[in-house]
Amino acid sequence: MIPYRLITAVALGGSYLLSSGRIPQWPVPSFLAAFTALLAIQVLAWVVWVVILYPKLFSPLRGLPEPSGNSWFMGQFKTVMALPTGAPMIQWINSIPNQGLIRYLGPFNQERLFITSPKALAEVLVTKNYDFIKPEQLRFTIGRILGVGVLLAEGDEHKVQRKNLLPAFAFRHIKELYPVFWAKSREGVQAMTEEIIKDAAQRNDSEKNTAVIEVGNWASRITLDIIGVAGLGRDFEAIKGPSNRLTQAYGRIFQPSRQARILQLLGMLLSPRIVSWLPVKHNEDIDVSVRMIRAECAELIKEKKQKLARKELNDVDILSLMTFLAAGHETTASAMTWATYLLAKHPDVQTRLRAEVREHLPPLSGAGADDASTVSSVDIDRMPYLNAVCNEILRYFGPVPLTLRKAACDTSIQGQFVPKGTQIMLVPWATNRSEAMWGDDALVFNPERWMQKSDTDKRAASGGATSNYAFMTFLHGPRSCIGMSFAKAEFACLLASWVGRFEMELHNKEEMDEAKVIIKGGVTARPAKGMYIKTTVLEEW
Ligand code: HEM
Repeated sequence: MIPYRLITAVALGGSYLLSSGRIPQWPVPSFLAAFTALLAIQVLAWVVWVVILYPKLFSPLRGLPEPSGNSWFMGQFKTVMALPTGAPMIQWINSIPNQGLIRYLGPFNQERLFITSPKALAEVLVTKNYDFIKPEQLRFTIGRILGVGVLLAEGDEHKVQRKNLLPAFAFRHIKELYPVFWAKSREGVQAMTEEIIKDAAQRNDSEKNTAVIEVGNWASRITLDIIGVAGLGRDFEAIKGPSNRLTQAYGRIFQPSRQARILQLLGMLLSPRIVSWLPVKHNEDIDVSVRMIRAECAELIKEKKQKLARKELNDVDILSLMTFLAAGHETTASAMTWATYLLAKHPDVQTRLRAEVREHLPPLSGAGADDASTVSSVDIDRMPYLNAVCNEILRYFGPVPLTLRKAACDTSIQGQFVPKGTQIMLVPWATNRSEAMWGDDALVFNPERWMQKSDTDKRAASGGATSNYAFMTFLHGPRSCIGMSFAKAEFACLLASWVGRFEMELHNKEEMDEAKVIIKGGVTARPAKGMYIKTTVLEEW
C-alpha cells in the first residue's frame, strides 16, 4: 500500500522550504507547485522501487523458482485472474521444480510466496505459526462481515478464544449432534422432493419424478439450518423458504461480482478501508447484509442471556456467532455443491455409494420408514465407501481453495530468509492435487485411494499420500479449522441422504468437461452460475 502519510508529510515540509526561499540558490516556486511536484516525484520513485527495483533486483526471494511469462508490470496477474482462485497454483506445483517454496509476482509485481512441501507447510502452520498472521486486507474484508472473532484474532487474543471454544468441538460433543444432522438432512431431502414432484407435475411430461434444480441454494439453506440448530440453538427455517432473510444476506455476500474484484484490486493500492467507503452497489450490499446478520445474532444473544438466567455475555459472543454462522455453513454448502457435480460426473461412484447407503441407513420415507429413526456416528463410521467418497470430494474440490498469511516479522522457512511483510500463499487446491505428494493420479477424482486394501493397510487413512500435510482442506495446526469434525459429520449425513434418495445427472452436459465449469473466486469456491442438476426422485427410500 502506498505510504501516503509519509509522502504527504515530506511533500508538505519540502514545499514549505522551497516556497519560503530558504534554499538560496533555488528559484522560489509557489507552495502549490512545489507540493504537487514533490508529491509526484515521490510517488514515481515509490512506484519504480516497489514495482521494478525491489522485486527484480533487491528482494532476498528473487532467486527462488518461479513461473515463467511474467508481465513486466503485473507479474502473473493476468493468469491468476483468468483462472479460478487456486487453479494456477495446481499447474505450478506440478510443473516447477522446487524445494517447498515458489515465488510469483502478483499485481504491480507484489511478491507472493507459495508454500508447497510438507516441511515448509509444517513450519508456517505449526512450528512458526504465530510468525505468520492474516494480512490486513483479509482482516478488514472478512472482519467487516464477521467482526474479529476467532477466525481473525491474532496472538494471545486468538489463543484465548480458541481455548474457550475447543471443548464445544470435541468429538464427544459432535457425536451427540448426528441426530440433528440427520433430521435436517431428512427435512431438506423431503422439501427438495416436494419441489421436484411439483415442478414435474407443472411440466406435465413423462418424467414425473424429475426436475432440474440448482443444488447450491438448497445446500446453503440446509447447512444454515443445521448450524442454527446444532450450534446456536435456533432453527432459521431456511429449508422452508428460499426468501429467508439470512439466506439472502449470505447470498449477497458470497456471490462476489466483478465490481467486488475491482474494489479488491483498488484496496491493494489505496486502503481497503477507504475503498469500503465508496458509494457503490457492492459496498451497499455488504453493509445491508452485515446489519441484518448482526441484528439476528444480537437477537440470539438476547435470547441466550434470558435463558442463562442473566449470566453476562458480551460483544465477543456476537462475533463468535457471526463467525460460526458464516464459516460453518457456506463451506459445507460448497462441499455439497461439488459433491453433486462429481457424483453426476461419475455415475459408477454414485451407484455404488447409493447401494451402501441403502444397505446401512434407515429409509427417509416410504415402506419401512420410521419418523423417529436416526443415525449415529457408529452408523456412518461403518460405511467405508461413504467416508472414502467424502474425503475424496473434500480433497478434490476443497471448499476453501486458497488462504493468505503475512510474515509478521523477519523470519525464515526451510532456511530461506523471509522478510517481514511477505505475503504467504497457502493453497489447499494445489497441495491437495500435488503429484509429488499424491502420486501420478493426483489430478484424478478417485475415492478408491481412501479404501483400505487389507487389514494391515495403513496408507488408506491418508488417501495414500506421503504426508498428512498433503490434505490441506482444513489446514493444520493451531489455526486449522476448529469445525472439522462437525463439518465432516454433517457432510457425510447430507451426502448419504441426497444420494440415497436422488439420482443426479448434469443438466448441462458440456460440464462433463471440468474446464467448462466456470468457478467464481472468493473465500469459498462455487460454480459462478450455480450448479444445475437433473434430479430424479428414486422410489423406496
Ligand atoms: C467442509 C467444511 C469446512 C471447510 C472446508 C473449512 C475450512 C476451513 C479453513 C481452511 C480454515 C482456516 C482459514 C484460515 O486460517 O485462513 C477454517 C477455519 C475455521 N473454521 Fe472451518 N471449514 C469448514 C467448516 C466449518 C464449520 C462447520 C465450522 C463451525 C461450526 C467452522 C469453523 C471455523 C472456525 C471458527 C475457523 C477459525 C479457526 C481459527 O482460526 O482458530 N468451519 N476452516
